[in-house]
Amino acid sequence: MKGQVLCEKRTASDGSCVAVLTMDNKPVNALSAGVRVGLEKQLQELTADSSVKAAVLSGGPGVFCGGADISEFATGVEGPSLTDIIAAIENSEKPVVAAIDGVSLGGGYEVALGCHWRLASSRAQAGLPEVNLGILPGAGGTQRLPRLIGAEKSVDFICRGTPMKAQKAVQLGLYDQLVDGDYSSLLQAAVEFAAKAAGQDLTLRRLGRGKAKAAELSQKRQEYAKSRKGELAPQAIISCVEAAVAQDFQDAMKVEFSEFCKLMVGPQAQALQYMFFAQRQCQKVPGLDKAAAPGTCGIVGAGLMGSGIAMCCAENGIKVVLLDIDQKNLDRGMTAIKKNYARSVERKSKSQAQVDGLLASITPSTSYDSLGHCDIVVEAVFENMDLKRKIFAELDRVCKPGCVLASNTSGLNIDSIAEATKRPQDVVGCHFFSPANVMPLLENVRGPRTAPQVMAKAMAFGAKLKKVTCLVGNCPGFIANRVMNVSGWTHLIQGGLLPHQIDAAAEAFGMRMGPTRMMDLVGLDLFGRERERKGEQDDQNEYERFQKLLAEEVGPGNPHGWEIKSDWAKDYSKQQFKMRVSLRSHESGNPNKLLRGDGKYKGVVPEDFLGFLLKPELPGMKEWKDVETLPDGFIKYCRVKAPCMTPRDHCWKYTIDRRADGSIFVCIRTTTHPECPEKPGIIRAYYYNSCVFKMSETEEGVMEMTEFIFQDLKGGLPVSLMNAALPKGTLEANKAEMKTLLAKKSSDAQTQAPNTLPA
Ligand SMILES: C[C@H](O)CC(=O)SCCNC(=O)CCNC(=O)[C@H](O)C(C)(C)COP(=O)(O)OP(=O)(O)OC[C@H]1O[C@@H](n2cnc3c(N)ncnc32)[C@H](O)[C@@H]1OP(=O)(O)O
Repeated sequence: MKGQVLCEKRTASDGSCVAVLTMDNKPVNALSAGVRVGLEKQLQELTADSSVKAAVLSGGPGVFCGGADISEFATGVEGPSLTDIIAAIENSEKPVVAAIDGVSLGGGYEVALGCHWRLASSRAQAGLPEVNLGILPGAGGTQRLPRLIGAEKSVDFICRGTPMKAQKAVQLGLYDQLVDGDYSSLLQAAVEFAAKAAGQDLTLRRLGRGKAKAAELSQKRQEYAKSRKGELAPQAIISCVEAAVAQDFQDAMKVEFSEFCKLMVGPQAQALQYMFFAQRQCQKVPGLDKAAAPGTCGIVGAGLMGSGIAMCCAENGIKVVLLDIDQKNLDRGMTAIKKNYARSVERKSKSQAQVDGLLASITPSTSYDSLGHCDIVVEAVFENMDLKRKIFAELDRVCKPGCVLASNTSGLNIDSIAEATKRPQDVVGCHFFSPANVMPLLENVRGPRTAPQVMAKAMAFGAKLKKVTCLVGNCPGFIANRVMNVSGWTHLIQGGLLPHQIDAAAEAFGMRMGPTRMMDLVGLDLFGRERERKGEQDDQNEYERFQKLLAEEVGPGNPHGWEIKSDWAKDYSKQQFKMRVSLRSHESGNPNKLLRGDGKYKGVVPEDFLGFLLKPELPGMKEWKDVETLPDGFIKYCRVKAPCMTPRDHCWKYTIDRRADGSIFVCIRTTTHPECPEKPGIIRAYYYNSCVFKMSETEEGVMEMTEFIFQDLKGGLPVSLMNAALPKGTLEANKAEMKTLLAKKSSDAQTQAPNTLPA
């Protein structure tokens, strides 16, 4: 059984005995069964031991408690329930004071809410982040908090799920008192506090009673339906807080329990909890030793990406040299950074003194020689191989030995870039996502010649920047953009739909940014252009040809494609575009019946996304393999090549299950590109299970998508959520299948769908 609770008796200055109970379950004192059993036992002893007058509950120095043990959710929770333990703390006749150093999150903060007082050090943080796991605070958090700080503030705190630092938390009433100094000062203060509280009437300190003050929450429902689009948990949280206002504690707790259970068994919670562990897993790379994070970072190019990376470094304690050989570009980049920070001061998210410190850590420069002392240099110019190679030759000249030479490319070949230097072992890719100071994902690309210690430093760089850092192989588009590409949106456009219609449907599902807008932002012409330059473009490949067409339509040959493309993004419903693209589709003999089969589109509806994926008669979908059906005719499992990537790249798997309620769960997985993902964690998190969605059958027998979960519900990443239930060994099985597929590559190519685009 994981975890325990230690007990030490201390004597306060008035001579009374106080029990100090310390949760002990490294690294974050999660409330695993051992901790719950320990708490239950210590509370019984507290009641029984008449020599003890009061108790302090702590988690030791640095962390109070990271909440319920999330790994238990999948395996089943055994032992005493957290709700009962919190009730026992609250109902204790002897005062229990929480001494909080470090994070108190989820169930951890709910335990603190059960205590009669909450004392915190300046390092403490309070949070109810369950919403990020697709659930809600299910141990009384949705009930005690509204009774403490009011319903409206509680809804915001719980639905945002963002932890709050100690000082603000005291202002909001989440903690009672801030204690200066380190953990031992906090503990000492808590012991004294508890001793003084002994014998007091604790009735008013118990939050589990009565109702919360009345509040009108319908506005909040709308607000969170918009800001956390598609997510079930925020609405369930609001229902619980409404119950806190309308019902007595015990009845309202029943509502919380019922809402918690509904969420817990749902696909969103399963997917988000899977993602929690997958994100952490993908940062651990077998075979790489731990490396020190760089202290100084050079950045070449002061454009949108360069200035974003500079801010990100500065905010995480890395000194920056921001280089642009064009003084005007450099000034523009620095101005953008200053404006961004000025806004932060306006919004009060940073103080002027903090901003001054951040700006002081960014040194603008126009000379390559100023990069000589940097531990890592990230080149962040636009995607042009010749330019990148020139820059890397220059970096080779000026950078100190051992400096990591990184390219922020979203798809170019790292090995070709490395060739421009005499130290290809020092070259990696660091693919940031725009805006680089906001987006959580970083793809670190290992070239064939990158040395392990260099890769380790790049991973440490990502960790220092607090990014979800994935190690990926060197192949076109790496992982995130490849996932984006196979989402099939080009097929919809070829079918006669307009980009904004596709985005509207995707965004209605909860994607922060629809696939066409996203791809536009990344650069429609990016991958095709480089492959074309190298003579590698596959004219037989429908996807590549269509990318080329789009690039021609929206930003031909424009090196700063961003502006033109963003114009297009704003105005892409224009008739001209529609005509050109549809005309070309018709001319090419595209049957224009991709989705409905009648050639008419009344607007895109969610199931269109599924439609094109699941209809075997569609172009590019001719190669369904290993179809296994359920007795009722639904597909249980099949394997099919991706419709829009080269045959050697992908094969897709669908697992479709019918649930007891009649809904169908579909999990799409792609197998790996032979060169691409490097480890299962990454594949599972970002690539393997592209999306999870739920379909129901309408009365007319039409399949309708009722839920669709993208990872970018939150971050706007061009990747999707994954299914929680990925059986062990799936990866190996798929690799074996991929091998077979590759062996049959040439014969497969002959049976590909005919080209549908004009040359
Ligand atoms: C009934 C209740 O209402 C339900 C709940 O309480 S649900 C849980 C709510 N709590 C949370 O969501 C907090 C989740 N944890 C975190 O945010 C962060 O881990 C943290 C801020 C506590 C610490 O962050 P950081 O120091 O960067 O360490 P991090 O790498 O994230 O975690 C360290 C290890 O603890 C594990 N861990 C963290 N929180 C955990 C939790 N609640 N349960 C199980 N394991 C947890 C991580 O998986 C990781 O394990 P690994 O080393 O094997 O990969």
